[in-house]
Amino acid sequence: MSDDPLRPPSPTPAPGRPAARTAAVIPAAGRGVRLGPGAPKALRSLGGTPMLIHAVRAMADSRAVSLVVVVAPPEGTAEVKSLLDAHALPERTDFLVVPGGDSRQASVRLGLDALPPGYDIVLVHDAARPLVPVDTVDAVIEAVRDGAPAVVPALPLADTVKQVRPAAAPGDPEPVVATPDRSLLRAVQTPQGFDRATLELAHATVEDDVTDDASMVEQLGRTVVTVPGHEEAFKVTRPLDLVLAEAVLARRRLNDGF
Ligand SMILES: Nc1ccn([C@@H]2O[C@H](COP(=O)(O)OP(=O)(O)OP(=O)(O)O)[C@@H](O)[C@H]2O)c(=O)n1
Ligand SMILES: C[C@](O)(CO)[C@H](O)COP(=O)(O)O
Repeated sequence: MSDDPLRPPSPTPAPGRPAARTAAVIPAAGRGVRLGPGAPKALRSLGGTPMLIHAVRAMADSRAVSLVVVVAPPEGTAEVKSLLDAHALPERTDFLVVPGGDSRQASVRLGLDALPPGYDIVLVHDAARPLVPVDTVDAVIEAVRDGAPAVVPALPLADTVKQVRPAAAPGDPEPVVATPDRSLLRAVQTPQGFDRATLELAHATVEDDVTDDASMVEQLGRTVVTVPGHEEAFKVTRPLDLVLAEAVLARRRLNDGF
């Protein structure tokens, strides 16, 4: 899978342009409260392998990614290091493990702080999106290489979305105040890709709590662009997502003949 000799190097730099080196930061320090009791979400099994290892492979499968920084649960850094040692991963990729923080944003910042010089493109990818296809990863990198300071994989919405006013009291109905035009809304995924200087500036400047890195870049007034997302890049958040992830993995294994 990861070192398929038939797969062309990906993505290829434009002629005459040296390839910028790309690193991936994987925030994996969340507890997974919405998934229910158990080990930290990134360490839970998906098809017999920790979810984090799937996410690490998804990044390392892109030949453009030469460093993966895993931001681990603070009490789990030793366990994460042993997991990385125990699983077959591409030899061309280097790995670093650092302890995470109290929020996703804090964990990403700690991962960025650990990045050595020499990597000009940074992907930020949730450990909780273990099944993102490599083509999506490569499309994000390609768009950053083409000059976008920030890139997000995005999908149109399948549901109609309502904006509500908070309920007056717990248990009361939430009044609907608007129905935004769905054709202009997108659900965004990871990996999100950045020109490193832009992402570092965003993390050094923006103090608001946000749910993704691209919104910090938006707050700087810089352009964020989309590339097509993929339905298999969904986030494992609730128990039903894990059922779907197991099914997607089983289908892949069947298609790959093992
Ligand atoms: N303090 C935190 C919180 C989240 N994350 C990571 O951010 C990604 C997206 O977060 P989410 O899916 O919300 O994970 P959890 O925070 O673990 O989920 P929950 O809110 O249900 O506890 C995950 O890979 C998670 O490990 C992190 O590195 N550090
Ligand atoms: C970054 C993200 O996965 C993009 O959709 C999402 O915002 C993470 O949100 P969470 O609440 O931390 O799961």
